Amino acid sequence: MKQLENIGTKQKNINKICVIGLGYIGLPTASMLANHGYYVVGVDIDEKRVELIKNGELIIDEPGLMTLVKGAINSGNLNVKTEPEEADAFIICVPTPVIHDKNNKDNNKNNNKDNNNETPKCDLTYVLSAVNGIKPYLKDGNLVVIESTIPPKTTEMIYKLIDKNIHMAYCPERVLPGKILKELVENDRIVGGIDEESSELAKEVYKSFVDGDIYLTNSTTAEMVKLMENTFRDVNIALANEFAKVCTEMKVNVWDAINLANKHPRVNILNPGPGVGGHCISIDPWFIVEKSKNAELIKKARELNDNMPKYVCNLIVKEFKKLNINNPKVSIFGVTYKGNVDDTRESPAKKIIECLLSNDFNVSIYDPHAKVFEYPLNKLEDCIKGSDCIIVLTDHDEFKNFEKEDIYEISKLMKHKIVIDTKNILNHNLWKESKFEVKLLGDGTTWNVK
Ligand SMILES: NC(=O)C1=CN([C@@H]2O[C@H](COP(=O)(O)OP(=O)(O)OC[C@H]3O[C@@H](n4cnc5c(N)ncnc54)[C@H](O)[C@@H]3O)[C@@H](O)[C@H]2O)C=CC1
Ligand SMILES: CC(=O)N[C@@H]1[C@@H](OP(=O)(O)OP(=O)(O)OC[C@H]2O[C@@H](n3ccc(=O)[nH]c3=O)[C@H](O)[C@@H]2O)O[C@H](C(=O)O)[C@@H](O)[C@@H]1O
Repeated sequence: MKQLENIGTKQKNINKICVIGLGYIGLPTASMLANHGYYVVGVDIDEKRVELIKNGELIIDEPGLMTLVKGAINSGNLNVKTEPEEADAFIICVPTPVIHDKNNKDNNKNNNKDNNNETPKCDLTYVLSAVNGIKPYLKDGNLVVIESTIPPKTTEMIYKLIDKNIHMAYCPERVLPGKILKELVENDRIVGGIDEESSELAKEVYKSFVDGDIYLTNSTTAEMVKLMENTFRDVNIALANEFAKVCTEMKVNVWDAINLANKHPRVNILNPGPGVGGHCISIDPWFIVEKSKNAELIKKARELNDNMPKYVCNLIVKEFKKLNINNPKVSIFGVTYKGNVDDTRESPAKKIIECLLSNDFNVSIYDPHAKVFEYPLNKLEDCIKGSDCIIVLTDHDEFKNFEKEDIYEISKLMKHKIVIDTKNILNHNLWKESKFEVKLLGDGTTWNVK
């Protein structure tokens, strides 16, 4: 790995960039490039999305994004449409979800005895269709960059597939939803070229707006780096979740225990919770598992985190049996995959709701950020009216900031005053003052069940 010298004196090779996919990653990236002097064509197959962006309407709840997009469009440097066109560079930012492919030959080939052939794998359909979409417009010397998260060796595979005299690089995106604009500029970047010239060309593009360092490597290393970062976080959270289960058995408060363990100078355990969601951490580690027969810990951690919603649901079901409340009505607070975002993809809340419904619970939902969800979203009052219990599944600021008066008003509408906090974000003393029984995930002392 080497960090190249500043190549600012070099002649600018790229003036026009086509960004394919205008979602959480593509739209900020296209706008950022447009605001830094490139002429950018933003492309999305979703006509409605393209129209909304053109009209300056908010499609993603991300701080500062709309100002950036409007600035880019008003400058004349960003044009959005549904079809690609000729450009000097193309940046692919389309989704890479997982599919559960029973006939995955790679899995069967790599089969270790636990790696059954239903192990999720990366669905490259969107990436391949984006590549096919730009192929007719590619000219000799063009640069193609993939930002979508992909399994190792995919960039090489696509380079061969394109089979043209082009430059190509994999440049993983590392921004944190909720802080996308800040991290887009400040984070260090990894640029993995198919060859050195490709890396340098891609670096030229990112250097226009990135304040962090830009490290050059090859494409397969860059693919591994991206997956290793998210896997590191997934495994750490799995450990925290396992500690939560153990501490529940031991009648210990895991949050206190983790807090104290983290006082060690070389320990940094993350937080347990109802599960790991989102389009990234909950799926990217599978892209390693699908390609390697040695990814045992990674697979185990993924499974552990994927089973947390079921663990939480079972805990709640058992608790209600013990409390002798039949067909309880529960109010779910928060269904996005994490706090203060609107994204519900792979949200643990969905699995918990499904499980509660299958156990004859009545479920109502309140989420001040979510706009789209598989189940109906209610206003706060409608959600809690006649409810036996509030279950907090997402760490939105709105829940953290409930004041004494808010909690008192909530308590008046409830049938039973029970609140289950799976994120440890509520001010428990305030809730207790309003006569709520507070149960905390990972705190064995607050549960009636064994
Ligand atoms: N959301 C995040 O925080 C991060 C995402 N990533 C990766 O970036 C990639 C994109 O993720 P998001 O932006 O979250 O997805 P997204 O779903 O928000 O946006 C993707 C967009 O691509 C469009 N699209 C799909 N196929 C297309 C095609 N053939 N041509 C043109 N447009 C097409 C979709 O209509 C959609 O608007 C994924 O691989 C993800 O893993 C990486 C780091 C962070
Ligand atoms: C290594 C890393 O920090 N990766 C980031 C991650 O963003 P993402 O929003 O998915 O990560 P997150 O905030 O850890 O949330 C993921 C999930 O994990 C849960 N979570 C998170 C932290 C924690 O201590 N406990 C926990 O249970 C969250 O509630 C959520 O359901 O994945 C992004 C991505 O790759 O898309 C990446 O760009 C981001 O930088």
